[in-house]
Amino acid sequence: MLLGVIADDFTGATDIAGFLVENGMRTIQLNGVPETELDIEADAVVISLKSRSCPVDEAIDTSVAALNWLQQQGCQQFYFKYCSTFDSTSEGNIGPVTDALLDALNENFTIVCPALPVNGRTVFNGHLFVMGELLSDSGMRNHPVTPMTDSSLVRLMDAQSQGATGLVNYQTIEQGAQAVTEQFTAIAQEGKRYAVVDAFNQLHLETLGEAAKSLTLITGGSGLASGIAKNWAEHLSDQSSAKQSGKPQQAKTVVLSGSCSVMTNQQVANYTTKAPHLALDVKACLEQDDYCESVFQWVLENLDADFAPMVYATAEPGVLKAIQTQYGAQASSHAVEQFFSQLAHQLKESGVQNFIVAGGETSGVVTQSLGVKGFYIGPQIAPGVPWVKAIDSSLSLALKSGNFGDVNFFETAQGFYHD
Ligand SMILES: Nc1ncnc2c1ncn2[C@@H]1O[C@H](COP(=O)(O)OP(=O)(O)O)[C@@H](O)[C@H]1O
Ligand SMILES: O=C(O)[C@@H](O)C(=O)COP(=O)(O)O
Repeated sequence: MLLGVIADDFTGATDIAGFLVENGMRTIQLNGVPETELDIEADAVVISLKSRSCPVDEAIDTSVAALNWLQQQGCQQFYFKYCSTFDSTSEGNIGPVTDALLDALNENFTIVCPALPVNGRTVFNGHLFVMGELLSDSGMRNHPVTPMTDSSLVRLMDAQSQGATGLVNYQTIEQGAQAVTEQFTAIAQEGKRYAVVDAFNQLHLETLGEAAKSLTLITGGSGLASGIAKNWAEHLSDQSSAKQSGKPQQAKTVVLSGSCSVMTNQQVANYTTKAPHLALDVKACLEQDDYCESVFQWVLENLDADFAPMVYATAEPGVLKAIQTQYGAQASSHAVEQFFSQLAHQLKESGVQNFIVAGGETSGVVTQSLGVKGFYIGPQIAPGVPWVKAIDSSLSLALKSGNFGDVNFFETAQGFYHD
C-alpha cells in the first residue's frame, strides 16, 4: 500500500477515491478504522470518518487512529482530505487534526490545498472562491452545520491551529515545482507549520503534486489527488478491474436528499418534475414516532416508477432558517439525520439495493445504518461523485456532496446500471 487517505466525511472520501482511481491507483474505501484484520489488495486506501463537525477531541482521536492503522498497512504518504469549501465549525477541526497528524508523524510542515477547479473551487492569493464568488459570499455562508463566513485560508488556519501559516501564491506556482519546493523550505525555516497554496487550474495542481512528492503529510480537497497519484505512477499495476468491480447493477433504487446546498436545491427541484417525491416534515420527524413508517410505506408504493422515488429534507435558506429558529439547528439536523438513518435501514431490509444520497453528513449516517464496511470505487457520475459498491454486500451507493453534480444528477446516476 502506498497512499493512506483520512477523509473527514463520506462524500469527501468517495470524492478523493474517485480521483485516485481515475488516475490509475487501485483504491479501496473503508468506513471508519477497521477493527479486524483485512486482506486488502490496493495502492491507496481511503478511510472515511465523520469528523468534520464532531467535537474536536473526537475528530483528533479518530483521525490519529486512522493514521496508525494506515501506517501499520505500510502506507508511505498520508493525505488528510477535507472539504473543498474548507467546511469547519467556528472552533474548527481542520487545524487541530492537522496538528495532531503532524505530531504523530513527527513532521513539522504540511500544505493546505482545498482547490478543486473542475468543480469551481479556486484559491487566489490565499482566498477561497466557489464558482467565482468568495467563499463567504457563496451559498456556504448559509450551511446548516458549518456556515463559512471568512474566505481567507491563512486566517482560518491561523485561528484553528497551534502553529503559524504561510502562503505560496500563484506567481511562485507558475515558476514550477522546484520554485514551489524551495518556497516550502523557506516557509518552514520561518518556523511556520503550514503553507496555504494557490491553485486555480489543473496545471497549478499538477505542479503542486510534483512539489509535494516528498511531504509525508498532505492536507487538502480532492483536487490535488491527481497530482499525487502521478507521483506513484511507476509503482502502479493495471487497475481497470478495480473500477469494474464498483459498477452498480439494475436494482430497486431510492434517492435520499438531506443536503440544503444550493446545487442540491436545484437538483431536487428538477427531479420533482420527473419522479415521485416526498418532502420531509421536520416537525413530524421530531415529534411523531410512526412518521418514518409512513414514509417507508410511501417509498415501497413508488419503487416501480420510471425514476426512483425521492425523499428529501432539502430546503431553501429561508425555510431552513425558520425550521432552525423553531426547533434549534442541532436538534432539527439531528432529527433529520436519524430519520434518514432509520429509513435507509428499513429500505435495505425490504430489498432496495441502490441508494443515491445527497449530503456529506447525510451520507455518513446512511452508510453507517446500512452497515457497509467498505467500497470498491466505480465510474464517476460527475467530477467527485463515483458510484461505489459495497465490498461485503450487493449494495451500491452514490454519495453526493451537497454542491456537486449538475441539475440532472439524480437522473444521470440511474443511467449507469448494467444487468
Ligand atoms: N429541512 C431541514 N431542517 C433542518 N436540518 C436539515 C434540513 N435538511 C437538512 N438538514 C441537515 O443539514 C445538514 C446538511 O449537511 P450535509 O448532509 O453534509 O449536506 P451538504 O453536503 O450539503 O453539506 C444535515 O445535518 C441535515 O440533517
Ligand atoms: O471537497 C468537497 O467539496 C467534497 O469532497 C466534500 O467534502 C463535500 O462535503 P459535503 O458538501 O458535506 O457533501
